[in-house]
Amino acid sequence: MQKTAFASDNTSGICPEALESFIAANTSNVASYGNDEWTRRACDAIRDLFQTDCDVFFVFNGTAANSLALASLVQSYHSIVCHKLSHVETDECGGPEFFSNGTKLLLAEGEDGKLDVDGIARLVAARTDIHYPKPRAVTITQSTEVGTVYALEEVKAIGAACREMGLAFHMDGARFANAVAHLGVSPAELTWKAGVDVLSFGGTKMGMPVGEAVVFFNHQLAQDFAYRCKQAGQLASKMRFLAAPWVGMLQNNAWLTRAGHANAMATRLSDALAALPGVSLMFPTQANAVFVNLPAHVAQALKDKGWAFYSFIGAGGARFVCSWSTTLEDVDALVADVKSGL
Ligand SMILES: Cc1ncc(COP(=O)(O)O)c(C=O)c1O
Ligand SMILES: C[C@H](O)[C@H](N)C(=O)O
Repeated sequence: MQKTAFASDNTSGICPEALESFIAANTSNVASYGNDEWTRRACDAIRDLFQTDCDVFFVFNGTAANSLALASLVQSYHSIVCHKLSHVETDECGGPEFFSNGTKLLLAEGEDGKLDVDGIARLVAARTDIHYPKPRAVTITQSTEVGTVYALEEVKAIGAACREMGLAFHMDGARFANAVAHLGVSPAELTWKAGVDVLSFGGTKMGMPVGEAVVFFNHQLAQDFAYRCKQAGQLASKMRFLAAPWVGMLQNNAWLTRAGHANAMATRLSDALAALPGVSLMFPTQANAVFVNLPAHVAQALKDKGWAFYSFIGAGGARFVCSWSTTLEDVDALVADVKSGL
């Protein structure tokens, strides 16, 4: 029983479809820095998935994907609207500010970890004088840091508001697959057709060994992005090994099937925990993360038994994250240990 199973989806191993492609890419010598067949295939697979001729770049992790994507949307004298619980604010060690040479993050409230149009508009209108960094972009996380999902209509409304206010629109899709699995809409509908300019498309949490895709739906914003990646140390010389798992995950729809499994395990866990006395859900469980308020002695007892989980995200609750590799036995073992601690 792996007691790290629920600490994060990034504690999972490599899912079979990703590993199979990774190994298949391990042939003899091929061109480096993305000039190989696997990288071409992966980029084409992403273009097919989104049904548009988007620009695709692979980087090592989500912090780089977000920081560099955001830096490509703004100048140093601009600001970026994000949720106060967003990863770009709480867990990227100032990456977005650093890589944009000083752009300011403007923190907005919002129910269930989500931005809304009114909150964005209030922040954008709050200061329009020369002494304050001009708002130039909005970033949302889909699915969010607290396991909720923006409805398609919510994304469209934010996209329309961004266009009206002259703001670029970024989506942190570290768990984009989980959002698509929950909503049952197409990737195209949930991104560029809703007004998203650039997506950080998470591969790591999906089941890949490493790697995220930065997907530009706005060609103009993608100009020179390759240089930004190189300067940031994000241009892999053996790019084929970042790219090949994408081929494996996107063919036969494994990316979505695996995300659907993670969501189903989270729902099972959420339902079981919510039924226990003294345990309450902090947010609706809509993707692959469950946030609960646990009695302090129960949380401590879990830690004493070796369970690893975060308690600093989402207003201090206990977070349990499911992944492609979460099993029914994992869920039932955690629930049993929570129950025995009550
Ligand atoms: C919402 C969100 N965005 C981005 C990331 C990327 O983080 P990392 O740099 O750890 O890959 C994470 C990490 O888990 C995350 O939860
Ligand atoms: C919180 C940590 O930074 C990581 N993004 C995770 O979700 O586990």
